[in-house]
Amino acid sequence: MASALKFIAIVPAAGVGKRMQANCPKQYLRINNETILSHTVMRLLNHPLISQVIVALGTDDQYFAESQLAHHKDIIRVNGGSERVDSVLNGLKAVDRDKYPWVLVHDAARPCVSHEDIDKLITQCLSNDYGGILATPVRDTMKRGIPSKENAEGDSSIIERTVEREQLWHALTPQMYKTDELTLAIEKALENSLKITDEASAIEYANLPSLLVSASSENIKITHPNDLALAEFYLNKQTNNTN
Ligand SMILES: Nc1ccn([C@@H]2O[C@H](COP(=O)(O)OP(=O)(O)OP(=O)(O)O)[C@@H](O)[C@H]2O)c(=O)n1
Ligand SMILES: C[C@](O)(CO)[C@H](O)COP(=O)(O)O
Repeated sequence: MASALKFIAIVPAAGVGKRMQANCPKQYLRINNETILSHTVMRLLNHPLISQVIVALGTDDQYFAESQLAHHKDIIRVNGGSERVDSVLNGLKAVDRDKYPWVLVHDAARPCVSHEDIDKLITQCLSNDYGGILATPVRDTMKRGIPSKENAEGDSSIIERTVEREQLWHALTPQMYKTDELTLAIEKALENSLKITDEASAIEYANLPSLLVSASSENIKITHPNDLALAEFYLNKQTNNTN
């Protein structure tokens, strides 16, 4: 795809990775001797249309300074916040709006995103002139559960009902929006104490349109311990496919 535009990406990377149960924040776990953060950031910077990456890091992050990323001319470091949305907002405040009218926000914990899917997202957002997200349709029958007293100590529930899965999607990242629109939408959502777990939630709250761009389910978010081996499998598969 040809585009005179260049893009900036914001990578929220200030989480602690509680669900990963590791001895360091999950973005600093290694696959093939590279940190997950490095895989993700370099995957973005190696895309021909992405010229800079803003990483939002924990204020007590003790890993980044020692990494090669710290010396990269196209990586800007900002402080993360208490929630992912706060980290993203701090990143947005560091964007040069004249240079970057659009921004892509991508989880540090998603190193397997493909350039093909990033191309699809950019192409479809530019041609519609509004933002959107990479997403993958759900494949299983979906249930809504209710906690059950009998299973209170366990992690199971009782089925309340089946949820219609037609047009039900897993939201992935990157999520791409006009920089000013996304900034205002997030600020408005936070002013109204809305729980925001992705950029699209704020855009929806602002009654702005969003695309769902169908993407590979390989773009997993490393969240639980068994996700690490799966991410390594996908990264190695992608490397073999490009060699
Ligand atoms: N205050 C926060 C919380 C999360 N993130 C980032 O948002 C992304 C997605 O969040 P998640 O997968 O939930 O990461 P963690 O919050 O680290 O995981 P957990 O909820 O298990 O602690 C991650 O790259 C994480 O580093 C962030 O920048 N700032
Ligand atoms: C942004 C995201 O990855 C889209 O699915 C997801 O909302 C992040 O949620 P988390 O709880 O911060 O992992």
